[in-house]
Amino acid sequence: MEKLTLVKIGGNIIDNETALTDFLNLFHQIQGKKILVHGGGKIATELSQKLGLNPEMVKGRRITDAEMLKVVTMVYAGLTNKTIVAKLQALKENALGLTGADGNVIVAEKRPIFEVDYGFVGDITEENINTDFLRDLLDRNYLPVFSAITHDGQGQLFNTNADTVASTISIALAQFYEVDLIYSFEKKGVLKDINDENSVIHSINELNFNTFVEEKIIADGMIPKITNALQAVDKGVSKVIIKNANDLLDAFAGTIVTK
Ligand SMILES: Nc1ncnc2c1ncn2[C@@H]1O[C@H](COP(=O)(O)OP(=O)(O)O)[C@@H](O)[C@H]1O
Ligand SMILES: CC(=O)N[C@@H](CCC(=O)OP(=O)(O)O)C(=O)O
Repeated sequence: MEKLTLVKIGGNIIDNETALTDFLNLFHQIQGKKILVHGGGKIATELSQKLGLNPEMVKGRRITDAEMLKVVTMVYAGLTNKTIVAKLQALKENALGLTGADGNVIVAEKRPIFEVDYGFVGDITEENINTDFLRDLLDRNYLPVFSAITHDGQGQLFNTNADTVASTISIALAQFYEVDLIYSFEKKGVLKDINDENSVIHSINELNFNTFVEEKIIADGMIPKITNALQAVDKGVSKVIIKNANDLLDAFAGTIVTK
């Protein structure tokens, strides 16, 4: 099977012009078919505070009311996505910015209300990824660049965790390509001690993940990231790695997620 590399880049890198440029230069060097998914949570949090809103995250996901949905759509699908697309175009990559609504590529459902009502947060599954459209783009040498905005097909936009967008697209495409999924962010990997960059946990599986969560070693946005990573390895994605954006091309860096 042909190889496909899907990279997710986190909000703390995108928020930093130099870090973003350095990352994109490395990403440009990855050979073969590739897809980029980006976050932007940090920028959305800062802008929403400036606008007088009260951003709130629960278990790594944003409570998204109607006003917050406007902000995240402007930040993720607008400024962030177009900045990245323009920078990739400058590297002669034929980047094409997408939300789930464009080409009907990702259809979401409102996250069900259990303990928490997340508002306009959309859950997605691999069955609702338009793989025909994506394969067509890849065959035409476009580089799809996804923001974390999806839709329900009835005119409603949703905010979807960017790590979930990355894993769900990877799973959907795993029947057509040998997919490597790389979560790149500002730390060296999943850390045993969040303040010690030399404490990288080299391998995570379901068993030690649950223990690390109980011990509060893994917390916040790292919980949905690893939950998504575990789903990806379980559903046919060849390799899943969580690593520093500077180490993108280093095959030995970071935390590998296994069954
Ligand atoms: N054990 C851990 N190792 C590394 N990061 C962790 C850990 N536990 C919690 N985190 C937090 O998870 C964050 C990454 O998740 P998230 O905020 O969603 O970022 P991203 O934008 O990269 O997806 C890190 O910035 C860190 O603050
Ligand atoms: C529902 C939900 O939580 N959506 C995320 C989407 C952006 C994101 O995931 O950004 P990072 O990868 O930079 O964290 C949010 O609004 O923060």
